[in-house]
Amino acid sequence: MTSPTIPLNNGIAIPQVGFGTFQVKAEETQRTVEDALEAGYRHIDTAAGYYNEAGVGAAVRACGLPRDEVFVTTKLRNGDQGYEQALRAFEDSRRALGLDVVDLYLIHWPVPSKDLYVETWRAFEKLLADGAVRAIGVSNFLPEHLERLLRETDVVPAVNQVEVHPTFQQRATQDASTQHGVAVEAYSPLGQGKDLQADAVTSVAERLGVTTGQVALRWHVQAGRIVIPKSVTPERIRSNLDLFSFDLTDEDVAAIDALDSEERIGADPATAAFTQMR
Ligand SMILES: NC(=O)C1=CN([C@@H]2O[C@H](COP(=O)(O)OP(=O)(O)OC[C@H]3O[C@@H](n4cnc5c(N)ncnc54)[C@H](OP(=O)(O)O)[C@@H]3O)[C@@H](O)[C@H]2O)C=CC1
Ligand SMILES: O=C[C@H](O)[C@@H](O)[C@@H](O)[C@H](O)C(=O)O
Repeated sequence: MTSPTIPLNNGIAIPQVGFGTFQVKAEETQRTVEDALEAGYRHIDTAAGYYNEAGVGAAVRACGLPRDEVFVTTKLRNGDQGYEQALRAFEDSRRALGLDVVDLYLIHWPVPSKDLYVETWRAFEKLLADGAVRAIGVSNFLPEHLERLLRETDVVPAVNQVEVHPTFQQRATQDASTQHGVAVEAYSPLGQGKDLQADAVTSVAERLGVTTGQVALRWHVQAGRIVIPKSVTPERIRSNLDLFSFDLTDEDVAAIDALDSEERIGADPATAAFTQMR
């Protein structure tokens, strides 16, 4: 089982279902990512701030797959924003991963109070021009952050990786992204497991004979979003990728859409302090 790819705005193909590694312990990362690659994932999401890039890179290098068959994303830590600092931090990530080229590099949070994300983006544009990364994007960008970047810089982000799950759908942020050709990548796509008990999810899972996780992830996939579920449980790792042999009906989708309570799990990007994700 592998995931279909979707084209980003610069033509690079990204597997729609990727594997998340936030809170995967450094010493467990290589094995967990090897399990994910073995199960068929071809897209791994990490970040400098997860302190597990070394394990991700080791798994990608050891798995025996050609390098161009695995899509690797990492992210710039908040404390490394600024032009020169971002370029240095990128080299640290590249070294930790042990990979020559990173497929997608993201600004992890806008941190508007520091006002460095435009300058940081200029460094990202250089990395792209130099061929060190195949695509650049942002994460946790609200419409105002995205719109400022679009006004003041040259390269349109390929991706905006934001919190989206049944109880927190961020429709304004999704719309602002897609309207400008920026792909929406849903993080915490299962609501960290908390959204899976809702009747709208359990009833569909029962009817289709699939897991509640598969229902939530299929809801994202049918809406065209990229998803990066995380699990350290082998059976969940496998089933979270097995999303392409069943469909939700329009009624199923409408019932899950109706679960939006606009309550975040993570920090609010408008106010997240600079100390977040040091
Ligand atoms: N850019 C950003 O700021 C952020 C990015 N991310 C990225 O998104 C990824 C995913 O988000 P994350 O916050 O980890 O949350 P997820 O929504 O992916 O949920 C992960 C949790 O759900 C459990 N789980 C996984 N699959 C199932 C299933 N099928 N049924 C029931 N429970 C399940 C996991 O448990 P177990 O592991 O024990 O199986 C884990 O506790 C991250 O790993 C990271 O890569 C996340 C947060 C912020
Ligand atoms: O990617 C992961 C997220 O950004 C997460 O690391 C942060 O929201 C963190 O919990 C924080 O408090 O800063």
